[in-house]
Amino acid sequence: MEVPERGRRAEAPWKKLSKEELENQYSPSRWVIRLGAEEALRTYSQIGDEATKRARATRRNLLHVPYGDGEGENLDIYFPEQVSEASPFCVFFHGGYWQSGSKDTSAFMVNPLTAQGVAVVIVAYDIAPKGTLDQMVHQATRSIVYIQKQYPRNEGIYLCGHSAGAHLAAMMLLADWTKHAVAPNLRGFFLVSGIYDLEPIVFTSQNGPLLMTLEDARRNGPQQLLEAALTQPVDPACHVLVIVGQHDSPEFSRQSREFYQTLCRGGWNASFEELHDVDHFEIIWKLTQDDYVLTQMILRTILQEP
Ligand SMILES: Nc1ccccc1C(=O)C[C@H](N)C(=O)O
Repeated sequence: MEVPERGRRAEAPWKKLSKEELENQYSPSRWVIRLGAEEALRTYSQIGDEATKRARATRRNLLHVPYGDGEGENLDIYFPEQVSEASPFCVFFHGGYWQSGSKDTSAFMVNPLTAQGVAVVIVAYDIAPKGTLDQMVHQATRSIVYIQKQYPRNEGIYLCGHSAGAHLAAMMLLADWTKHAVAPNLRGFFLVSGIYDLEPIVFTSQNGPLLMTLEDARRNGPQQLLEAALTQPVDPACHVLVIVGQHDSPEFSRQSREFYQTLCRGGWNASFEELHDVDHFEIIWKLTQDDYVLTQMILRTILQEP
């Protein structure tokens, strides 16, 4: 495999893996420990579906709000009880390898967060094969610009993403907001079990619907972009939490650690957490619970409690 080296990085460890092992490392459902692979994926959708139904039934909301002209460019907003234009906003990008998942089954954290005064936005984007990586990144950018324009008095916009959604959220660290009419009031990032280097994905079956070339992968790789970036963090107070599950695969774990280290080298206010005893799916579906460690971490950051 002829892939030129970049910057200071030594040979990427994933390049030493066999095709089978690479496939294995990038198949999150093969690493779950309490359920079978199929059952874990089913439970994840089911909990997401139930959480969304509950959120829609119990919280004031605006559903399917367009942030662009495209059919798939819309989002759901869930409000805290005391509706206020000045709430903090937590904007969530769902996972599913950029080819599955939907805003309509991803309102995991809505009830616990809105109960504490945080508005939650769940963003839809055009998954593959309809959308390309470039389009999804552009849609993520526009969804955030929309929230800032609509709620200019917000007390901060916090981005949260899971898996492929953490990739989209991480790309926002590198977005050029000067191309848009407003700069969003970004105060924090919660990057959960994410993928930051897309190159290995090109060599797995996950690339079937994505049709990513190595060039696409590099252009949309926050790891590569951050390594090459000369830009400084816009706001030093903006906190970036990189979070991975104890039972995520070693490759997912390595990606999170390396991205965190690159953030630190770039002067970002970053921290890293490996969450005890959770897998790739539990790590996000447990956000339906008020007392879950990650729910508490997100709330402490947004509410600026020590
Ligand atoms: N549905 C998901 C939702 C979130 C994150 C990953 C997935 C996956 O499907 C991953 C992959 N297809 C797997 O079987 O592990």
